Order: sequence, then C-alpha cells, then structure tokens
Amino acid sequence: MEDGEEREWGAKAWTYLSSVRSLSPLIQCITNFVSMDLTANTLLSAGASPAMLHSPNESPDFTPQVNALYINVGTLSDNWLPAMELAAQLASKLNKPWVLDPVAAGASRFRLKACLDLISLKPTVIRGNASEIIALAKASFPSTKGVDSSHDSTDAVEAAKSLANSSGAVVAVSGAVDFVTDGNRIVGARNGVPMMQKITATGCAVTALIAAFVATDPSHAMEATASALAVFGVAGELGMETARGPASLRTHLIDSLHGLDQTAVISGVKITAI
Ligand SMILES: Nc1ncnc2c1ncn2[C@@H]1O[C@H](COP(=O)(O)OP(=O)(O)O)[C@@H](O)[C@H]1O
Ligand SMILES: Cc1ncsc1CCOP(=O)(O)O
Ligand SMILES: [Mg+2]
Repeated sequence: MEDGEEREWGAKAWTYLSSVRSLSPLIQCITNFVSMDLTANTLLSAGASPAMLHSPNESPDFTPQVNALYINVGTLSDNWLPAMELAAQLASKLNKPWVLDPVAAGASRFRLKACLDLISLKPTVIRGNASEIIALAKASFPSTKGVDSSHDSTDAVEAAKSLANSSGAVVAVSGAVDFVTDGNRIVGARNGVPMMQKITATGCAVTALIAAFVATDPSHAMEATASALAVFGVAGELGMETARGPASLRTHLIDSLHGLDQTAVISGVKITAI
C-alpha cells in the first residue's frame, strides 16, 4: 500500500516539477542576504524565474506581475518589515499565493511579532524548522537557539496543526521527515540527507521552491508544498552520492535539481499520509 501511495505522490511531484519547468513562474523573493544566491540558483535550476525585488517603491508595480511572492525574515531590519508587509498585502489582495519563511521566529520579540503580523496577512504556506513552528504556535519568546532548530520535526507536528488551523495557511515543518498539514490532513516526506543542515540557507531555498510549485497550482497548496520538499530532498540525496562535504553538496544539489528526470522523481519521492 505504502509503495503505491509513494508512487502516486512521485507522479504528482513529477507533474509539479514539469509544470515549473514549462511555465517558469516568476517568483518575487524578499529574502535575507545570506540566502539570496542559493535561493535564486535553486529556483533557476528548478526552472522558475527568481526576482529579488524588495523596495516598497517597486512592489505596487511589480507584485501584480508575479506568479507568487516569497517572504523570508532571516535578516530582518526595521525598514524591510514595511516592505514585506506591503508586498504581502498586495499579493493577498490580488489573490496571488505567498509563502512565508519565519527564520528564527522565536529569537527576539521583534522577530516574533513581525512573523505573527505577517501571518495575519494570510500566507498561503508557512515553512519553518521545528523550533520556528513551535515558537509561532505558542507565540513564545525566547524559544529558539537562533536560525537552527533545537527540536526534531516530529516534536512540532501538533504545533504545525495548531498553526495551520489558527492561520488558515498550509504549514510545513522541515527536518529528517518534512511534515505538511492543512490542519486536518498530514503528510510526511522522508527525503533529503542530514548534510543539508550543514549548508546555510537550504531551508530558505526549499521555501522558495515551495512558492514556485504552489504558483503552478495555487488551489492545491498542500500537495504542491509536499512535492517541493520531496523533490528538493531527492536532489539532495542524488547530490550526496558525489559530494565530499557541505560545500560540494551545495553545488551538486543544484546540479541534481536541474537534471532530475521522471524516473528519479517517481522512484525517489517518499511521501505518505501520517
Ligand atoms: N536530518 C535530515 N535528514 C534529511 N534531510 C534533512 C534533515 N534535516 C534537514 N533536512 C532537509 O534540509 C532542508 C532544510 O531543512 P532545515 O534544516 O530543517 O531548515 P532550516 O534550514 O530552515 O533550519 C530541508 O529540505 C529538509 O528536508
Ligand atoms: C545564518 C542566517 N542568519 C540569518 S538568516 C540566515 C540563513 C538561515 O538559513 P536557513 O534557515 O535556511 O538555515
Ligand atoms: Mg530556516
């Protein structure tokens, strides 16, 4: 049964990746300085079109043109927050999907409040590590070490469900198993390799990939989110076959994502209902 279910998800994930390649969705990324390069390269290697435009003077012209918006608070500062809020408001008003990465949500009061305020602007998807999702669900500070998780993803499943129910967003928790929930259903993706945690901004990059997948099918955000996480994980697994450490894995992961074929996706994706 599990094999059949995994293959069905594999076929779905392949359809999403193929759509990203053929439609090349334009993704506006308002993201942190650390992640900009890996995020743009991840989107390009998947077939999407990244644009790192964040000025509030540009969003009124630019956000209406994009297929999805990606907001990441990693290197948050006072003047970037209004730019994020404006773009999120525009996306919501225009019915465009937008995806939030709440980096280090529980590290400071400023950051926690910023994330909760952004969540009130109705993101389509929120993807964080376990500590971030727990911090948001409990609205508690201090609750994380920094940008890295001090919890396993399994510790955050109930928090993810609760956040999905309170926000209306699809919520994804990454880790050894990536969990995705709409508050009702839960699926788990068992792809990826532990070394992905040793490359900065892999979480940021996969959240951008989620935005690209969701852009191709906004009414099925949960399926698109699980597929993006699994496809990124499969690229990591293939990249690890020839990598010698985090630096070469970074390169090989991007190459693998670019080269993924139907067989690799259908046989590699390991998504099941929980
Ligand atoms: N132990 C692990 N095994 C396999 N893949 C992992 C593991 N930990 C994280 N990943 C993968 O690494 C990527 C980044 O996840 P994570 O490290 O949880 O996010 P963040 O960088 O935001 O803390 C995701 O694609 C996730 O699936
Ligand atoms: C190290 C760091 N500091 C602020 S943002 C950032 C990158 C975090 O990336 P990720 O959440 O994907 O590990
Ligand atoms: Mg992160």
